[in-house]
Amino acid sequence: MSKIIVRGGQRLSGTVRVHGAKNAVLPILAASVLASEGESVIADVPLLDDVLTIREVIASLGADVQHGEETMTIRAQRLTTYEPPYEMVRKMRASILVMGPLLARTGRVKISLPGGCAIGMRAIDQHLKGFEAMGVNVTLGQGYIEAKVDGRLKGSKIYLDVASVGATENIMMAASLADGTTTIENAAKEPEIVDLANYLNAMGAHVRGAGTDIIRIEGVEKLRGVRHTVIPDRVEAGTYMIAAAITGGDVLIEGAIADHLAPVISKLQEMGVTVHEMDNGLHVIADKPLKAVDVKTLPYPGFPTDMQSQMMSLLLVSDGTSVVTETIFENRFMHVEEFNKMNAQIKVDGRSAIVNGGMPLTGAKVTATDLRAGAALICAALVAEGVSEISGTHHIDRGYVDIAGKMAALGADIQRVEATREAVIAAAPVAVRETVSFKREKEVVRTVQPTWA
Ligand SMILES: CC(=O)N[C@H]1[C@@H](OP(=O)(O)OP(=O)(O)OC[C@H]2O[C@@H](n3ccc(=O)[nH]c3=O)[C@H](O)[C@@H]2O)O[C@H](CO)[C@@H](O)[C@@H]1O
Ligand SMILES: C=C(OP(=O)(O)O)C(=O)O
Repeated sequence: MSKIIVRGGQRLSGTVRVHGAKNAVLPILAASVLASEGESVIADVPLLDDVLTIREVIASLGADVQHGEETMTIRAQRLTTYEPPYEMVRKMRASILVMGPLLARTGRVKISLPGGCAIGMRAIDQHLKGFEAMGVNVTLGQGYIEAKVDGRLKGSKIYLDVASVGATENIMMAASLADGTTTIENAAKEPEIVDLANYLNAMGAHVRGAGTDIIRIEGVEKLRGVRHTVIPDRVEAGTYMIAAAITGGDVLIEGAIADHLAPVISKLQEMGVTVHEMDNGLHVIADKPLKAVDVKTLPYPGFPTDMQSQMMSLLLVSDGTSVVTETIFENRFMHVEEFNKMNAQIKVDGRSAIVNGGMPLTGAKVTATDLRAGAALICAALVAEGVSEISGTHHIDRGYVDIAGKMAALGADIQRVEATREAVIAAAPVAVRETVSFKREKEVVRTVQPTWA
């Protein structure tokens, strides 16, 4: 188990490059198995744990997958199974995104239920409802979903009761090879859905309306592999915007797309942060005291739930009281308890959290309870007095490429400590640990075990 150790108080400045979007690359890699001809070369693939998991999942289906530095090449002419292994599927909820492509290619799928996760129940009824409307027989039992269609999937009209991102993607992928036209009403509109539609269309699909709440997909006989570059990660970009703002910093977030981040930019501007749209990204300057604002998460183009905890970290250092309302996931306030360990004053009342801003934050030992909560704790630690230790880094590794390295390059006093290194810190005499400065402490540790450097 590793930890991220931060000593607060450094102002961030400089340039940070945004990687390809986790939430775009996962469905795109799942969609790559729709191609019965040619090869797909996917560029700007971030090296994340979730990406490694989806790579294993599609390879387990029989696809040939070659992973370059930031590219992935997939040939899926022959699929050898319709049953991705349980051990891989259970690692990541997004594994469910192979359902649509498998049904379209093989007419069958057997996959373990992804289950609820820490941030909420995360039902998949809308995915299944969509497949059933396309002629699929779905049975559930012993923790598995078995789905089968006789012949080709049939185009259908599907109204989603909730504008689910995953259900929209799964149905869009399945419908691309269906017989006839599928209409998804109340479709999700996230930029990652548009990116998936662009990839599918380049493969030969006919997807129209992605990015609006009605998507029409005219099924085609077959799809072929193509080259596609993944969009930049708006949540990673937003996280660095918060990190810049919380430290009173001046940071260029290279690759960030303003349109994808409109609600985040608006809220930061309301708070008193300057955000300039540049040709190559977003320039964030925080040189004024921050004002409290209320925030409510909503489906795109509303404020993203994946930025809620990071935004809350910024509200902790603003003047006044803010109300943060989470409407997407029913259990996405677990970071509140961790923030409160850092001297924050937040009370949860149902789906809202009341944040009493302006309390001086103090370093503490805290745990990342999910991916974005981990990033938010790092943001808070950047301004906390003293040292914070953030554990639960496996969550953070699902969605951030080298967050400690990127923050350090901007001037943060942050390092990742692997278990063995930690054990040495813990074993060091308390007097030594208390008297050396944080930077010196790193040197002491490195002297003890130089191979960690
Ligand atoms: C890999 C990926 O892209 N993950 C993103 C995706 O997750 P994901 O696709 O899982 O999120 P959904 O949009 O499906 O879920 C939104 C809400 O709808 C509910 N729901 C969903 C499907 C369903 O069949 N029935 C149902 O009731 C969920 O429980 C949740 O409360 O969108 C979320 C919402 O923007 C983001 O937080 C995730 O980062
Ligand atoms: C909730 C998230 O991802 P996932 O849907 O993969 O769990 C996220 O990216 O914040």
